[in-house]
Amino acid sequence: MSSAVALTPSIVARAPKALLHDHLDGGLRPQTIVDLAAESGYDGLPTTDAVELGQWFLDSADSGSLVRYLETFSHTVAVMQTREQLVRVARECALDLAADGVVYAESRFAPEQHLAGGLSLEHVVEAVLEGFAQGQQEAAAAGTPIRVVTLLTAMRHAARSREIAELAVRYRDQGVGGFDIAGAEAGFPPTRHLDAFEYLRRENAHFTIHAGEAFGLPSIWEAIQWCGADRLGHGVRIVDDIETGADGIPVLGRLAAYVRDMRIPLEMAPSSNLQTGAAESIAAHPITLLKNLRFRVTINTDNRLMSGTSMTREMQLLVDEAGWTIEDLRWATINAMKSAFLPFDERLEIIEHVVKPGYAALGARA
Ligand SMILES: O=c1[nH]cnc2c1ncn2[C@@H]1O[C@H](CO)[C@@H](O)[C@H]1O
Ligand SMILES: [Zn+2]
Repeated sequence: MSSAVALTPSIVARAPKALLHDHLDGGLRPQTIVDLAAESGYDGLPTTDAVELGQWFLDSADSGSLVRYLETFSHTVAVMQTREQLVRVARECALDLAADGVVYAESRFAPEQHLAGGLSLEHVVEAVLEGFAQGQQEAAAAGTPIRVVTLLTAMRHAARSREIAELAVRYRDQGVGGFDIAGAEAGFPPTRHLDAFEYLRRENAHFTIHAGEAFGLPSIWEAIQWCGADRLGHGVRIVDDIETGADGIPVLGRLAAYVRDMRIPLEMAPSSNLQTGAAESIAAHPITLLKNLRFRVTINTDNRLMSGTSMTREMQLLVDEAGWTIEDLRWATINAMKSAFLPFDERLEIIEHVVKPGYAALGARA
């Protein structure tokens, strides 16, 4: 269906956005990294010029390998080790997302990576929550209100997932919405962390799992059928279970059918997938096929710094290179809100009072 609305960058910029998959340590402003490195005496940066540093992250993350992509995080994590640093980074994250038109965001990070300065896991979480509270207050005062929820990530190569899951449950009424595992996927299947996932299910808590990014269907299958993930981080390789029949009609295998039937949300991040080699181009990115097949697709940034991106940019790329309409953007935004780790009534409130009126004002058909 073609849309009546011509999607210029200014319209996409104004559209309300919901973001489920954004890493706090993958979204720092280059200037902030430079400042924090100077203040703390971290001398490992490849350059102290903010513009060059932004470009360095982009180039280094563009390797075609998830493992090399992840190496760039050593610099951001290095300058997120004190309470002040964490507050600043979280505050700026909320402000940057709000300025990008994001009205609801889930921001994730791994508390276990922020202990080198002597903070406890609890102190780390509290500093990030404080930064998000400040950022949300300032964004509201500036007329761009945003709701930010924090997800706690455990690193899949490490062995602290049960502890981090307990931390997520402990802070669930103070702004933590759920749990995630991230890091190198090959060799670290989600079932390594079954104990954490079983604990979370017993606690009626929410979690998502990075799966089907650098590794294929077995990882997605384990994440859903063994671990019980509510959502999939990326999940892009689910297309390996979809074949195009002789008549050109896509045929879903049992796992793909299950994911679609159960409305399992896919947290897809097109630019990130190009960098890690999980997809070849925006035009050919599986997100458009999956949208057309009505999977519960959502659009995400993953790491704004490493991909030099924003929600506006990801959406505009899909419009320009894969033919997405404003109705498609509205649909993906409502999908994200329906899939948010937020109580049902609060999700509805944002859908009915923010997302739908926002898209209607831009001329989108309901
Ligand atoms: O796309 C991704 N796939 C897997 N792991 C990731 C991705 N992006 C970031 N991280 C990992 O998650 C940690 C906590 O935020 C980051 O430090 C990074 O190692
Ligand atoms: Zn991610």
